[in-house]
Amino acid sequence: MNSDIQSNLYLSSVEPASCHDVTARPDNHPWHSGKPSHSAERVLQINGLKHSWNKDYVLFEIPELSWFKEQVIWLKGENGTGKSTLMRLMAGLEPVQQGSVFFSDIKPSLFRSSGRGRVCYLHQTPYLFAGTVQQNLQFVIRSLPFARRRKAEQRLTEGRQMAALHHLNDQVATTLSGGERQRLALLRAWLLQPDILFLDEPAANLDDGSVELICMMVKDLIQQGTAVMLSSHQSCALTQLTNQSWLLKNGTVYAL
Ligand SMILES: Nc1ncnc2c1ncn2[C@@H]1O[C@H](COP(=O)(O)OP(=O)(O)OP(=O)(O)O)[C@@H](O)[C@H]1O
Repeated sequence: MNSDIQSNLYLSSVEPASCHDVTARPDNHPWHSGKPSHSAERVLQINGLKHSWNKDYVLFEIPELSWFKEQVIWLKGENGTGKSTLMRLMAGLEPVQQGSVFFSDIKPSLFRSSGRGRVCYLHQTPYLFAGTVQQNLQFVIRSLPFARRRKAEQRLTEGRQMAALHHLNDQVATTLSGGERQRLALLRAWLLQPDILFLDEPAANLDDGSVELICMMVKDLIQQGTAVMLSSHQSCALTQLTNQSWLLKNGTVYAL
């Protein structure tokens, strides 16, 4: 898989381990993560994460932040505050400059080297492989370990209906409309059933009908156990699936 593909559909094979040593933080700290409970399974842990694109300006600095399994997160923030950068860092698509990002006890950078996987990042303008819709879907199914491939194949017909792509099977994927592309990208993720799904502005430029379809697939993934984080500028059906907000502001993250 080349780096372009990885940057839009990133897979790993490592199963995140559960973690129970939750440390309570004072409520007035900007990084306080809301409602940790001692029984909560942690998806991800950030410590001392600092990122700069140039040496004169720190984009953000996050002392400590936890994401727990029961939290479906809406990442908010004004244009340019670093939402995409943060998601890409969490997905292991950007190198960590300072601090750490752990999926429980495993660094995302180790996910990459271990190949096929469990973490998926979808960009707002998803990369589609050359070829038809069907070939795009088959490519993803073939990327799965053998044991999971059969199940994905069984889900294909249902998925195509759910994404309203059943009539576009033989169409060249690069000729799809914006909404159809987004639905195809999400259908690929739906077939993969990742442990963690990052959706970067999934509703951008979509009409209400497409948002509803995407919403249905994301809801289904959440019910199947996928931990989901999405960024979105506006409130929509998708953001209604979330139960925790992280606000990127003044160069740090506030868990609301
Ligand atoms: N690869 C890069 N090299 C240099 N600067 C970058 C790079 N990627 C992003 N930036 C800069 O970092 C800042 C944050 O960008 P990012 O895309 O993460 O913000 P965002 O909150 O997702 O924005 P938007 O809401 O507009 O999508 C911007 O000023 C952007 O120009």
